[in-house]
Amino acid sequence: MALVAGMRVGSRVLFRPWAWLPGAALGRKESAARGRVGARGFGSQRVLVEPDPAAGIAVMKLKSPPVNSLSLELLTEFVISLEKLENDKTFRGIILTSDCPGVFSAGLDLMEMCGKNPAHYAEYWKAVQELWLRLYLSNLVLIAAINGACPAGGCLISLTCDYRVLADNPKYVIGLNETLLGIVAPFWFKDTLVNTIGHRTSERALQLGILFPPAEALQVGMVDKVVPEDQVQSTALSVMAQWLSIPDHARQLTKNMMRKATADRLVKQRDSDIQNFVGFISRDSIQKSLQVYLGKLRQKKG
Ligand SMILES: CC/C=C\C/C=C\CCC/C=C/CC(=O)SCCNC(=O)CCNC(=O)[C@H](O)C(C)(C)COP(=O)(O)OP(=O)(O)OC[C@H]1O[C@@H](n2cnc3c(N)ncnc32)[C@H](O)[C@@H]1OP(=O)(O)O
Repeated sequence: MALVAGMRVGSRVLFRPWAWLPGAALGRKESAARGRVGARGFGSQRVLVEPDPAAGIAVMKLKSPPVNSLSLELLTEFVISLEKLENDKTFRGIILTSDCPGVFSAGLDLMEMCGKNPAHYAEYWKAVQELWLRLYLSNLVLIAAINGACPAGGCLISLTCDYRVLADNPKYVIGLNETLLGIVAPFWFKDTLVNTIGHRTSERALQLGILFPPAEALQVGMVDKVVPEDQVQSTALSVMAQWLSIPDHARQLTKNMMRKATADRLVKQRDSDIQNFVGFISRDSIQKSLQVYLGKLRQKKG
């Protein structure tokens, strides 16, 4: 069975994020995802969407306490919410932020990558790929309002956005710290970082697993603006206004021109990337490293 849940229409591949959900739910989820968003807002248990149709934007808040780790459920709900906004012509931009105090997202959910079977790892990785592709190639303007710590997969999500505003708090570090866990950021994580901060800075940041505090994140170009915590949202809104002043078609074609080759690299090898992940994460040595890391996270409290 093909692992890629996509359908080709002309030259465009339409991804169906729910295609990997358990069978019975498919029809209902699909029809729900096709509906218009309107002004009332919608959301799910883990993704809150606050639409402002008059402004053509929506604020999307991740709310999977305590740390917005990217569980399969959160990934699924995230993609469905994105799809809804993408399909509604009212919306031209999304501000992506967190509803969990002090954390934007703790990245991939370590529990999804520990002690599970290969089929689970494959399903999980496919969902991670899906979210990245959706975000990276989104036609909407995406602004990350980073109001908390932003390691690994959390950083990756912010890097798919068109602009990043980070709250000025020394605890709000950002970066791809995979090596600190004894794991390796896949090529498309690396490509996303290189496209943002350049090759040499990425090489150092990735090998050392650097989590940059705000001033350094700004200096290396990991974020575009650092502002006091209480100004993150208002800054994101004014940046959004600037981006929306550009005609959509010209901006979208330019974004696609800049990003398509990077996305295509994954699209062309999704299945082998899944197999690589499953093989890598199933290794005893990797499982042990992740368990040790989880243990350290838990010990930190006690
Ligand atoms: C050849 C190669 C081929 C293929 C390779 C393929 C793939 C491998 C690469 C896979 C990529 C992975 C990318 C990732 O995203 S991995 C996740 C990395 N994340 C982190 O390192 C962040 C860890 N968390 C923290 O640093 C802190 O929690 C944080 C700063 C975010 C918040 O700190 P705070 O003090 O507010 O909270 P904590 O007390 O630490 O945490 C609360 C509880 O949440 C649990 N937790 C935290 N993070 C995670 C997580 N990512 N997944 C699951 N659970 C998490 C933490 O353990 C606490 O739990 P309890 O103790 O309350 O049970």
